[in-house]
Amino acid sequence: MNTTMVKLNNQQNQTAANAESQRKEAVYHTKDLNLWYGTNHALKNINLEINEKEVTAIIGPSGCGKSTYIKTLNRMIELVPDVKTSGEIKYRGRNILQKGYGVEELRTKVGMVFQKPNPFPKSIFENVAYGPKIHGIKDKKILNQIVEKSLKGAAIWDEVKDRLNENAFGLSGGQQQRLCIARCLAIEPDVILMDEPTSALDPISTLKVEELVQELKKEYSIIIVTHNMQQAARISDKTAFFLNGEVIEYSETDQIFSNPADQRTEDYITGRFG
Ligand SMILES: Nc1ncnc2c1ncn2[C@@H]1O[C@H](COP(=O)(O)OP(=O)(O)OP(=O)(O)O)[C@@H](O)[C@H]1O
Repeated sequence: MNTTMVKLNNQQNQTAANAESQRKEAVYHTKDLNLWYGTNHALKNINLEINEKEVTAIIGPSGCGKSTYIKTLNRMIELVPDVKTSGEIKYRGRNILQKGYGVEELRTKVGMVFQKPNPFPKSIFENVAYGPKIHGIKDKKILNQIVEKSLKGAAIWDEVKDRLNENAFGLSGGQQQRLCIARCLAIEPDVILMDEPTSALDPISTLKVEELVQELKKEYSIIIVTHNMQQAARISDKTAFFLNGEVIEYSETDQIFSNPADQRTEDYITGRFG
């Protein structure tokens, strides 16, 4: 296939996935997004529509812009000095990159789970109650309810219900990650961003987090960066393949893994590079 045909195919493919998305409610609509770290052009003309109540996987080789992209979705990217962006990211219809958009409000709607579990050096209870307390909830009974509901939602309640006052660092890595997911649920987010959430976990903890993601998508929109292609194939509805800061292909996950439109996607998912 020559370059023009590949480009056309990519456009058709992105358009097809975006058209499919239009039938559902979009949670994010990224339009012509470009991002530079100084002079490094890290994201190039990203156009992606992401649906609510689905799992969207972002895959691609190291350094292709996956983490950068999901960090734009809650504007965490602003913490890096000398970052410039152009284009639009609409969250629920409003451009979050526009001056005056309230980032605090955005972060109450968009939670994030990182590669390494990062509980606070506090009790299990306080880890989960922290966000609601910051948002002004002081009533102990309500806090108890939120903590129980969030820990149940993150499928860790049974393992910790008798040790809520113990330090979170006493939990295993997999439990700490589910605690971090519970901490995220406690603020009742709309979207959960996950940046390689299982890469530091053993296979059994990984499976638990994957099962949890499947459960959570009934209520939340989940965007997950993963290096693990089997994981993307197992748990996501749509997959975006990034390469050198571009979206090469964005489609239904089944389509991407069974019949990719672009040779580069095929090469990546069959392990020829990356
Ligand atoms: N804080 C930063 N400052 C400057 N450049 C950065 C920064 N973070 C990332 N980059 C650059 O932006 C590009 C994309 O990086 P990014 O971390 O988004 O890729 P990635 O696909 O998530 O990689 P990995 O899979 O290795 O985590 C790379 O060229 C990287 O060197």
